[in-house]
Amino acid sequence: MHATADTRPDSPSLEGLVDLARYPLTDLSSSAGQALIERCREQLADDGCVVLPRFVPDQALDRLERETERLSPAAHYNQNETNPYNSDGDPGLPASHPKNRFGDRTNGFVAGDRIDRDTIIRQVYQHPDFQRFIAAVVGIETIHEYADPLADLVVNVLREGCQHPWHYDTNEFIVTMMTRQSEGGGRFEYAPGIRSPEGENFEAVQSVLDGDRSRLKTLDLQPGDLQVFFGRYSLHRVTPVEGTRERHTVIFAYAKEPGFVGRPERAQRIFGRMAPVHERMLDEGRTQRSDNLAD
Ligand SMILES: O=C(O)CCC(=O)C(=O)O
Ligand SMILES: [Fe+2]
Repeated sequence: MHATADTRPDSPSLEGLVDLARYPLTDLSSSAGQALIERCREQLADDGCVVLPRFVPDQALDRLERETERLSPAAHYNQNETNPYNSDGDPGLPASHPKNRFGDRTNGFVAGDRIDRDTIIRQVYQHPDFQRFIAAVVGIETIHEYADPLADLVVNVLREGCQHPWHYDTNEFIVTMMTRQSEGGGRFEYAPGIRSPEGENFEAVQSVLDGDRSRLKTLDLQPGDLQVFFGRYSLHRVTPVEGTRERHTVIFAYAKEPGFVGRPERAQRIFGRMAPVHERMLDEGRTQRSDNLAD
């Protein structure tokens, strides 16, 4: 789908869903809008991450939290072991090598096809003003919604004891919104730009996995906070949730090019099923990524 305003005549207003006084998304050419973009771009260049606190205003926070609470029973739980690359281990490498380091991935994912159009999260995801803002912040002229009906918009659900171990994301950048915070744990930790298209930097990754915290940053996210993150290059995790209150985050996935669909085996692993588009890809043998990074 295309991200320009003109192709979506029925775009509902962001009024009330986004704190437009603090984050002037509908008026990005104003000096306040330009200053916001500049500030975000600087932070992203600096460490691959920017957080916009209370992006969703106070009066919409209850509704936001109830949305993912209502959706969370539809989560598919992954009780599998994963290495940072969502790949198999490599018996030709030492046991200490990052490719052979597996952690328990115990979070649940609510797939996009379960998230209805009138939710705050889908309205924000699809909104042209929001997409223009994100595009400006990540430095891409136009961003595109995924053409993947499962991975486009996802609720990440972490129950007590659940964690999301060290990994990279499929796409270059990811936009997330916390809608519910756990009582304890559930901290987002990341190693900014630890790998790049030029190299995996396995040695540094290994030292993070071994407990070296020197290059790590930690976020204290709150409901309504928006995060833009270069998750394809920054190793990251969510620490185990403590307490009975679930931690929910929403993942808004965009691509540089239209028509992006995640790999079929990844859909199967993460959502426990494929969409028809994944089955077609398998039939046609279209499963290669466009770069050479391990996924
Ligand atoms: O829940 C979060 O804060 C981020 C989760 C994450 O890294 C992912 O789903 O890829
Ligand atoms: Fe991630």
